[in-house]
Amino acid sequence: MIIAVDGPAASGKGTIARALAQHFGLPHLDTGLLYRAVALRVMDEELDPAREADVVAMCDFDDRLLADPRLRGDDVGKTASIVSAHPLVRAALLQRQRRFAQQPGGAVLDGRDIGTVIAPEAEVKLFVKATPTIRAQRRHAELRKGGANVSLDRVLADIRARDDRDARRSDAPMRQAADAALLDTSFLSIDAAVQKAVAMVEAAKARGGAPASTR
Ligand SMILES: Nc1ncnc2c1ncn2[C@@H]1O[C@H](COP(=O)(O)OP(=O)(O)O)[C@@H](O)[C@H]1O
Ligand SMILES: Nc1ccn([C@@H]2O[C@H](COP(=O)(O)OP(=O)(O)O)[C@@H](O)[C@H]2O)c(=O)n1
Repeated sequence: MIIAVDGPAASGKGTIARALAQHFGLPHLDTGLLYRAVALRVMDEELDPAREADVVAMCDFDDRLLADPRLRGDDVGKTASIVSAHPLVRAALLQRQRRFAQQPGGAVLDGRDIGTVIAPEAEVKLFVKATPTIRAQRRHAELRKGGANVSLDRVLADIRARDDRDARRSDAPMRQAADAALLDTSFLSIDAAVQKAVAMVEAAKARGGAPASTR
């Protein structure tokens, strides 16, 4: 079973995807880390993230980079959303994600285009959302916990800018797949959101297809 979990920054999709992977005994890939890894390399090499050809040359990297704690940084997320708009960058990372999705036994992947581009065949598709203000509060708390000194206003502005870039790019824009169920976590605790997601997957499995939208 392939479970596709998409949604904007700090909506809770990673938390839900990890919990689903554990619950259903499936491997999990946070595809945002791939774009973050490319972004980190671009930053380390002091390249211009707007120059597609230079960024493409950074797309072949070792899996060990995915464990680098610097990938979680705010600036890396911002640069990731710039490099991810380049079609050649998306193409360079496509097969890696497809291979992961299509491994025997299934997998859980979270990102922006899993249900639409990476695994349109997924049996279960969730689109996780929350209001920009609530997402900014979550990301702000996370960044502060990690020692970053950044204001809530700045995090909210960054989240809005990233939403905009991710939704407007021409190649694989962030959007809810037609057959994806919507899960709004704005007013749900982590436990409640995870419980709801598990129930949605169970319902989809019972029906043998993608779940109907619930709120
Ligand atoms: N339903 C929720 N309620 C409160 N905090 C949440 C909820 N879901 C996730 N979080 C917290 O918000 C932050 C971002 O969650 P994460 O799952 O990493 O989001 P995403 O993968 O969509 O960027 C994390 O610190 C996480 O613990
Ligand atoms: N499948 C994906 C995953 C991430 N991305 C890009 O990578 C950036 C970082 O993704 P992420 O999932 O790590 O970001 P957060 O949602 O955790 O903040 C996003 O803003 C997107 O621009 C993408 O284009 N496609």
